[in-house]
Amino acid sequence: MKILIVAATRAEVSGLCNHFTLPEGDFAETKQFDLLITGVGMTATAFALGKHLSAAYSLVLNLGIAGCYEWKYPLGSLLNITEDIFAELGAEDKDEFLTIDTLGFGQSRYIAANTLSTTLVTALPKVKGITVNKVSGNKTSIKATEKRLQPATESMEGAAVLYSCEQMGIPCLQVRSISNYVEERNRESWKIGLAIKNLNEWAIEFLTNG
Ligand SMILES: O=C(O)c1cccc(C(=O)CC[C@H]2O[C@@H](n3cnc4c(=O)[nH]cnc43)[C@H](O)[C@@H]2O)c1
Repeated sequence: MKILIVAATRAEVSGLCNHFTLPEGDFAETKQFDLLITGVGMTATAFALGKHLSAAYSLVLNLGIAGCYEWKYPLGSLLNITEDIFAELGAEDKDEFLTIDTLGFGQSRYIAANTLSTTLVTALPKVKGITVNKVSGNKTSIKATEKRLQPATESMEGAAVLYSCEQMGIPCLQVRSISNYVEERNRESWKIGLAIKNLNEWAIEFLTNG
């Protein structure tokens, strides 16, 4: 069965697209894997997966860049995000946050379930991520998020991918490369090029040698 690679933007998987000479467009098929470019954010991701995810896939590989809350990981580091949380899904109750779970309307935390055991995968640090609608860039809200959820990473799609895979019962692996630290907005310090380069080298190796 095939792997479905899911990325928000084509730029994030540009090296992989060049290496395997994939055609332009948001959905590309090869013998070994398909590539789905969803667009940025949870809604675009869930909609794209709703259209394309099927039992034909044995694994969903979510690739992308991410912000990092833990300064021990250098920019460009690759992380295996094994747990991901819809961070803003719930209700504010003055200074408290009530999760969707507490409200009784759903689930905010999802696990990337898979049985992959190759060195390429096991060598990556396993971390907890959160998924947000807006990139964090305010000191006060960052502190509150750290206190409430202790995340290592932040993306705009991860939990939506894990949610879709859980709904379909399809194994999932989320690998992200750190492009920036989550701090007061400082776009000049982001290392998107380095993060994308490292991510694509890893992905090409994974798809070539497992
Ligand atoms: O500016 C560029 O050259 C560029 C090239 C490729 C991708 C981008 C993006 O901005 C991708 C958006 C993507 O990045 C994730 N991301 C990265 N850092 C964070 C963060 O601190 N908080 C939340 N999300 C982050 C996110 O998943 C977006 O989909 C730019």
